[in-house]
Amino acid sequence: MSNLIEVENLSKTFGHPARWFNPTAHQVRAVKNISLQLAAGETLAVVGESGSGKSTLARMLVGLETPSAGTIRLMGKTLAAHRSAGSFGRLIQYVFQDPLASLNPRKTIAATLAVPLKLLCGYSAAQRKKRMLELMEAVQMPADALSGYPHEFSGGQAQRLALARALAAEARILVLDEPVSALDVSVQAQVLLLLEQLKQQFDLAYLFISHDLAVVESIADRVAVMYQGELVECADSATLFGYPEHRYTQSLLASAPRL
Ligand SMILES: Nc1ncnc2c1ncn2[C@@H]1O[C@H](COP(=O)(O)OP(=O)(O)OP(=O)(O)O)[C@@H](O)[C@H]1O
Repeated sequence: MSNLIEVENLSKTFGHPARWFNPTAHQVRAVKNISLQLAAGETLAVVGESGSGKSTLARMLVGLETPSAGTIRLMGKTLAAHRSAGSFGRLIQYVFQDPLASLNPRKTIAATLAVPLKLLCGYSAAQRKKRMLELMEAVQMPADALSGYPHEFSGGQAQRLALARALAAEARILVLDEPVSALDVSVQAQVLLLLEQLKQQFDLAYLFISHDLAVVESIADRVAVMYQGELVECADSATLFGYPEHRYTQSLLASAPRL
């Protein structure tokens, strides 16, 4: 399998030296020297306690944060440190925990989907309409959802529509940041099933951030464990859950309810 993402020695430090006599004051080393790969067709989960740097890592991959050091290679193209990944545009898309963060509250779903279809894919009005109907079918929503506004939908429906927006850009990689943790358990299961179907249908790879180990065990091919900004362990899912090596991974698994 070829790698879609290759991250080498990636770091992110937030904040500025507060005073000349204490240059490290108010600095947070959110991500420390992380290297990892995401292969085509793979679901790589990133787990770790709150504040371990999961979202910062994900945000750097999609260009929402600029790395302090290290490199990101996305489908063979290198992005140097100190530059944002924004130029990767459509290849990699971020799906937020709160689907309403991906959907403009003042626009209909059709108007929101039209933006990437027009600007990133260059589709004509007729092509856009056809593609929107295909996307609604893919995320199992009725066609008339296109004329609705985000607040008219339930959390699970809104997350389906947020996935349609990510797919409208013809992404190959979705960065899913706690995509089901705001949903009821039964709705979670439906959205996880949909994610599996979309992965096959659109030949996607997922970077799946979650603190819910039961969800991770059910969906991930490999699992990366972060602790205080460092990647302490990365292994295929069965190995990590069956034979965790690092002491932190062992305590994380011991403290979590299992399926
Ligand atoms: N914009 C920012 N400015 C300053 N510090 C930040 C910023 N974003 C994150 N941090 C800090 O970086 C560290 C890592 O945060 P991050 O959100 O990446 O962790 P996380 O593992 O995703 O946590 P959670 O599961 O709670 O979302 C934390 O100490 C956080 O306070």
